[in-house]
Amino acid sequence: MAKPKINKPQTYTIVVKLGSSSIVDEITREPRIANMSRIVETLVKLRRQGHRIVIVSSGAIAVGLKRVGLTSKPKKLSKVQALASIGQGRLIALWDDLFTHLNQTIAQILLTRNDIIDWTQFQNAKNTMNELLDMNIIPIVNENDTLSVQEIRFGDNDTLSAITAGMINADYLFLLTDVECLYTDNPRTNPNAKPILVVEDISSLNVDTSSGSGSGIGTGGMTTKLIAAELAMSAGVTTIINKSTTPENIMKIVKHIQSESLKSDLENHDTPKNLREIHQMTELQNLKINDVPLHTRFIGDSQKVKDKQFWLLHGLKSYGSIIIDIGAYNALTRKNKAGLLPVGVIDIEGSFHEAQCVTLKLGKRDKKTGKLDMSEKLVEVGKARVNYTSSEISKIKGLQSNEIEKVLGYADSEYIAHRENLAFPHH
Ligand SMILES: N[C@@H](CCC(=O)OP(=O)(O)O)C(=O)O
Repeated sequence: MAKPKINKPQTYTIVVKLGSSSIVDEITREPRIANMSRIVETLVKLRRQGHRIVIVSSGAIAVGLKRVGLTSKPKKLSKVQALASIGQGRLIALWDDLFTHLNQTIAQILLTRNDIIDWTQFQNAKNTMNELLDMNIIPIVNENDTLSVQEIRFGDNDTLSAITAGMINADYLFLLTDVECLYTDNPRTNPNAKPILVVEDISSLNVDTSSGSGSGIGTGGMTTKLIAAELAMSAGVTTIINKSTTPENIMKIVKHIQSESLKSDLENHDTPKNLREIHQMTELQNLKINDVPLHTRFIGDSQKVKDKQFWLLHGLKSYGSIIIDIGAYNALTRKNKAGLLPVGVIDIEGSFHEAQCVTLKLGKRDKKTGKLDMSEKLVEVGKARVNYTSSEISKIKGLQSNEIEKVLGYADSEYIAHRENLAFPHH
């Protein structure tokens, strides 16, 4: 007799971000060992169920502060970097101790933007993380604060966690913090503040970002969480805000999201505002009936950007801007997209080298002069990696490609940026 087919439960790639205040007590600066232990227990359980788990852990600077007996973060960058190098070792030792009790191997990955500046390097980082996950190891990521000066900083671990989640095509990113979810207003001061449970378009949000506004020891707050959520959503990663003191919620929330009952009309971007409000209420009832903890869920885009485009948009730092006209914008964003030609460039901002990344802005030409119409607002539309320097582009802007050689004395490419090196978040 044929064996009955048993459906294996679905497994996911889950990135869990923990801020400094989840790891270090804000007053005593001692490690929050009980809290970390509960996180460890939960994540090991999830790992054993077959999920692939990555932690993005802050806390190096906070742990370093305690170690040398300082009470507040110094202003001098080199001092902060020194503290991070003291603290990071102890932080990872702490995680390793706790995970070792449950026989779980971890790995440390310290990143700066410099490490992913090159497409091959970005792919290398992704491959390494995937290799570790295939070996059932939990990678623990942090910014390499000791080496990261302003130019190569991610800046906050909310952003780093979103970039990590996008890089490894994670299913879920949990931003664990000091509030259970987003509210329409500060619930501590406004009793009418309502929880925001499902978000499909961050630009339509009207929230008080002071709830969960960052601790005295970290760098992020609710604003950086929203930026990170938007970034992760563009890569198709569903992002969840929840409390770090209840890590057990992760499993309940993942199960809930997967439940059929949640197939909502909200995922349709045209849903009118009043329907969205009704949906928030229905969702609230849903959570109560199913005994699911409150949380805010940002739905990952079903039309996620491709890996290379994600890297261009979020992995690279922008060194200036190129202002393009509407004709160029349409050509660059159509289905069979073109490369950026000098003729579509109205102007540039800043100074940058060849192969650096710049922001693309949409501007308007003055009808008479053909120059930039300064009365029109510029709109950021995408990013590009350029084939020419800013001074070269300022000489060839508005020209036909066959005129490049006459003006510059050489023509390395007919394009300012090749189509492969262009990315638009909404196309
Ligand atoms: N990388 C730094 C933390 C940076 C950061 O974003 O902190 P937090 O706002 O607590 O997540 C550290 O390990 O101290």
